[in-house]
Amino acid sequence: MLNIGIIGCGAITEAIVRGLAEADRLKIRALYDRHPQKTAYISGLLKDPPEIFDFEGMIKACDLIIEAASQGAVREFILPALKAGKNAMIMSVGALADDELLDEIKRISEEKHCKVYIPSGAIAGIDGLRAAAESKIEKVRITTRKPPQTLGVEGDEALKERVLFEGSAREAVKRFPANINVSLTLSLAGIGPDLTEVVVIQDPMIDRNIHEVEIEGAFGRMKMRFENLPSPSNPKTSFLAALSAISAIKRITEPIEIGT
Ligand SMILES: NC(=O)C1=CN([C@@H]2O[C@H](COP(=O)(O)OP(=O)(O)OC[C@H]3O[C@@H](n4cnc5c(N)ncnc54)[C@H](O)[C@@H]3O)[C@@H](O)[C@H]2O)C=CC1
Ligand SMILES: O=C([O-])CC(=O)C(=O)O
Repeated sequence: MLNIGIIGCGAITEAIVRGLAEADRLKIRALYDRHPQKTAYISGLLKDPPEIFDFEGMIKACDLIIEAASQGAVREFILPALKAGKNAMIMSVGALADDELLDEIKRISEEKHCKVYIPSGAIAGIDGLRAAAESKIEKVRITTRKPPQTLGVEGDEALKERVLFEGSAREAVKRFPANINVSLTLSLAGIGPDLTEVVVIQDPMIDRNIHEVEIEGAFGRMKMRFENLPSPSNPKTSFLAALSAISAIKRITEPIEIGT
């Protein structure tokens, strides 16, 4: 039985809780959010609600700590979880643009024999990118289009299509901490946050989060396009990101592992 604790009770956690309702071999034992009403809401969705709502209790009772909160929560909770010898899953991957934090996570995981899982999130094709990275990669680029409001643009400024950002993944996740975590996932699987190119476009004509990923290297060329429906309670977050977390959790507990 995998005992799970989740930090952050927002859109992704709501989907996780609903998606794992019938899953065997695992149990959501603890939830924590800085807003107790959010914790209460998610807890209320569970048939067998957890009894633990604080991080200390979570660390004691759980084998896997899932961060689905914010970049800050990665340092605040994932480091202590790993120090306590627990496995972890990170959704706010942008936090790992901080080399010092990433090195610390790697060092502690190795020391404590823990594993850190990073789901593919709102995109796919990470398997192909990882394979391609076994040889030379010349280019990884993600072009993301989202409705202006999800990128914090309101009023007249929101009426037209506009490139808001063009630069490295390292800079992109600082500028948009809750919108382009996927660029850091690509960076970790590929050529790093300084060489991974990001373009962010506000597009008033769309109601989906669109990601286009282009990869070129010794293997040839890959092009992928995702037209993701938003999560019902957080339009910034694609529903696919939550589904990816559910699938990654099930993969840990299921006896047969499919795909690389
Ligand atoms: N890896 C990926 O592909 C994707 C990652 N994300 C990221 O995953 C994270 C969760 O996403 P959503 O569920 O949509 O967010 P959300 O905004 O719906 O929910 C986040 C919850 O975490 C809580 N929270 C934030 N910081 C906290 C802290 N330090 N301590 C305790 N509680 C805290 C908030 O109160 C909120 O209830 C976000 O950082 C988001 O940017 C989102 C989409 C795709
Ligand atoms: O959900 C998405 O489409 C992408 C996203 O917000 C992120 O990577 O942070």
